[in-house]
Amino acid sequence: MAGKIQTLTMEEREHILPMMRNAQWVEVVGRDAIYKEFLFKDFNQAFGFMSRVALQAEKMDHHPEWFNVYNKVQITLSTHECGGLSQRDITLATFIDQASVL
Ligand SMILES: C[C@H](O)[C@H](O)[C@H]1CNC2=NC(N)=NC(=O)C2=N1
Repeated sequence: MAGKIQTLTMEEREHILPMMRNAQWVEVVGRDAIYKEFLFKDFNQAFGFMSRVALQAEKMDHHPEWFNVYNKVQITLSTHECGGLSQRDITLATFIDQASVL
């Protein structure tokens, strides 16, 4: 179907996943997804980060699966429409990493 999001090819994964690992993203066991944990000074910093990510997620229409306790934010990325990792996840992960150091 035209425009349907596809999961990353093996060739793309060979290129992209090592870079994600370098940025401390890990592949989720048993699921085609990536995961990363973020720690901030306090809840205020964590929530500010989540707010920035939320606005970007809405802009992209691509949303994280996340859990927050006080200054910790745990994020899992995968594309529900194709049941696995897509370029959208990589794009959002890159934004998330940038937003985490603002
Ligand atoms: C209707 C809406 O456009 C879709 O459900 C979007 C919303 N955000 C999404 N986020 C993620 N992670 N995967 C999706 O497939 C997805 N689809």
